Amino acid sequence: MLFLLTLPDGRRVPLEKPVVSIGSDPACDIVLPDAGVKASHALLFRDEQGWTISAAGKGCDVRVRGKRVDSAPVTPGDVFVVGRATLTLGGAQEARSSSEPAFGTAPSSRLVAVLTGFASRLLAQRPSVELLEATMRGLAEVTGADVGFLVSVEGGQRQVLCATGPVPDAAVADSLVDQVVASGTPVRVEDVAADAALAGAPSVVALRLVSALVLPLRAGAAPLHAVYLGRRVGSPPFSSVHLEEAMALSSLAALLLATSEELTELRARVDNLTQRISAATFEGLIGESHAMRALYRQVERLAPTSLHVLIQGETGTGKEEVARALHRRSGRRGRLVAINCAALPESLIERELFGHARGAFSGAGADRAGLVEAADGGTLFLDEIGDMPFALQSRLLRVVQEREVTRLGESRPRKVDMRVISATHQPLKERVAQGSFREDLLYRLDEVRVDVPPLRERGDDVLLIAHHVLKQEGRRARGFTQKATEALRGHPFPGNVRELVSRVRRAAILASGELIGFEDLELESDGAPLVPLDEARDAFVQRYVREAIARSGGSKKDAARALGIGLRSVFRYLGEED
Ligand SMILES: Nc1ncnc2c1ncn2[C@@H]1O[C@H](COP(=O)(O)OP(=O)(O)OP(=O)(O)O)[C@@H](O)[C@H]1O
Repeated sequence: MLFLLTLPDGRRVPLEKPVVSIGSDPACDIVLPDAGVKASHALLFRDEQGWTISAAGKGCDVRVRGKRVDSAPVTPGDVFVVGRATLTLGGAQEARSSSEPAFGTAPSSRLVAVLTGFASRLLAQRPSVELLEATMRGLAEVTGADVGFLVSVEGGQRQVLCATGPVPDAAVADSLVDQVVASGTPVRVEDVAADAALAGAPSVVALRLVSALVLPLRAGAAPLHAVYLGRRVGSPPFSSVHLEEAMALSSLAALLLATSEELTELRARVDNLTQRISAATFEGLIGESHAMRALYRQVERLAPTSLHVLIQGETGTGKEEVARALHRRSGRRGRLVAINCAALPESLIERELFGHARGAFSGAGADRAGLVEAADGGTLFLDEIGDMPFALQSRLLRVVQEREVTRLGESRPRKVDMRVISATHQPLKERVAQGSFREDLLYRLDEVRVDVPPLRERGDDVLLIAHHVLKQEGRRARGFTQKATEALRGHPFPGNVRELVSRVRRAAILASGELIGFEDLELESDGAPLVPLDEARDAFVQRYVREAIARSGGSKKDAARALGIGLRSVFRYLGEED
């Protein structure tokens, strides 16, 4: 895009530089011989907010829309007056007309090198202090400044954020800084000795300067910062090219600052999540949703009783963790002994559970106690109880009912004091109806039931668990981008917490920056198991609402408007309280 400036004589001059000097002096970019135009009268400059026309000093008459201004924004089509010369800022052009001469200098190789360094720092997402220091060093290097510092200006408070060397306090409270902060316009003082007022400025005196450049720097909504660059006695003065290069670089620096502020925000979010995680952890289970809080209360209530517990829940929801929590809170002095009934063949389950006498089968070289005996005084955890072979179910029933076990090859029963916790993802009632699970055993094991909710019904617990896993991994990545966060919230996670844990672990290993992106998570939908229609409808509505929020840039209000529902309904569908 190219902008044009129409001069009083009708010539249209392309504006190719970020800072254009206007005056009657032949050294200016736009030379106006009109009466009333001073040697160096005005500066027309561009930053990320657009173009601004600014008077170069006292007594330099600049008018925009008839009003005298020190500095004012101008947009294409605006007419403004410098001295008595009327100028018009032209609309953007796609290409420069070949008949119109171009002016401006090609960026120096020094500038390119510093810009490249900036870009790589941006990509590497370095901590903000390091970024700011690199910014100042880059600006000083490009402009050949002997002194450089960045001042933050917030509510009248000034603070040097970073500097290339020591900066006396006087310099920070300087009138030059005041002027730039007040006007948002850059100032170049070519020769301070030529201006009596400036020659006595605290910064000039304290830093022994002969020439100075002071530029505004605004990072998004953040307060204005001022970049101060100075050359000491013995160095040549700053030229207008230095001002242009510094302006170009400071626009990038502003971007850098905005990014580093985003990172600071991210770190604050991570700290907040870390605190939430520790408050939302119960016996190794993480979650602060209603569903999980209800589960914690149930575990607390049931743990000290001797009732046998059947834990039900989809695969990967944390059933084993719940069993361990029940045991730890039971006060039982014995161990928790676990066996996965789906992982072993029938004959092995039998030997493992009940133990055997020497010679009970070929290879049984010695007497051996089984897991039931090992659980004496503690808890026997039967994982995937739905896969317990039918032939062993009656034997298990006797153990649970009589509280005694007989080793294979023996006839003498041994007393055991154990509590049985079983877990399954299968609907055992259906297995009973099919005749593959004993009803009497089910009643014994199911003295009390604990249902572990699927992850998709736990709201933002998904984020707490994801951050916890990330922290545990201890790699570079410390958080998730907004898009990744919304994707985590919206993904159905058919594999529940186990799936979430493995996806985040993999992403943490593969991610190169401080943030895990949407792509790193590879959340394409996989073949979810079929669920009852009502459940599927609820899950869809919740997912759709989350998607709407993501597509509304995270705003629940905008999402509600787009969906044609009230804000309260949005909270209800998300399972959150408003
Ligand atoms: N609420 C939770 N917070 C943090 N980690 C959890 C939570 N729930 C489960 N996990 C982790 O998820 C993984 C799977 O949990 P677990 O083995 O207890 O699930 P499960 O329901 O027993 O699975 P399966 O049905 O396959 O036996 C484990 O690494 C566990 O530590």
